[in-house]
Amino acid sequence: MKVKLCGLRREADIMYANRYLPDYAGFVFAKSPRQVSGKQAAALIGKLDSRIRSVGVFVNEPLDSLEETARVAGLDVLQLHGDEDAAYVARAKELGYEVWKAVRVRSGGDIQRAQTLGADLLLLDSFSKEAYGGTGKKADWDVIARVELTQPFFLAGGLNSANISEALQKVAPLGLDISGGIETNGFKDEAKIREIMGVLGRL
Ligand SMILES: O=C(O)c1ccccc1N[C@@H]1O[C@H](COP(=O)(O)O)[C@@H](O)[C@H]1O
Repeated sequence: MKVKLCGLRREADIMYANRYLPDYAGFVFAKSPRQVSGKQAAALIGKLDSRIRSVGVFVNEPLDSLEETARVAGLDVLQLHGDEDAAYVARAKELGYEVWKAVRVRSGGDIQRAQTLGADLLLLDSFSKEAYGGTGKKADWDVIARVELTQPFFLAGGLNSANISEALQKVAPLGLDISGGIETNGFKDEAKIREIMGVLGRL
């Protein structure tokens, strides 16, 4: 099971990542309490263990600024978490990055449509009217389980150490993406990261 820890923004968060070695570390460039700039991300990624791949989270970012931020920060993967279409995904791939497309799942049709966008991987998240992501709200695992997915996907949305085992009984993702579930009072919490990695047998 692959693991992405998302929303890293402090040196302490990088220390935790280097200690527990998730496969991916996520940096949020969209408007969010977790938002970092390209330069801040570059400094953090510079301290990240080289075995961990860096993922940039973007929401409807103009392509030129996507390119600039990805270059400055030194990202490996672009996670598109907004309303980006197939043409946008194609342009992002032309920049030479692996591209993930987030789907805010309301129905099986949302997932089917996302499978036509040409992304390398889908990230299935919960739907919220208030925000594009990072809401801590659980995705509808029953809807996801009913869809025949032909593409690799990560499960996201409100995952924590108490619910990931149930999630994995219902859905069979390639990986899990966790942000709010490893925070206390808005900051990454080492004990929660350790607990999740323990449940996943990664200690
Ligand atoms: O984390 C954010 O603030 C964020 C903002 C805008 C778009 C996506 C964001 N994060 C992504 O949201 C999901 C789920 O997060 P959570 O575990 O429910 O808190 C995850 O894919 C993050 O990468």
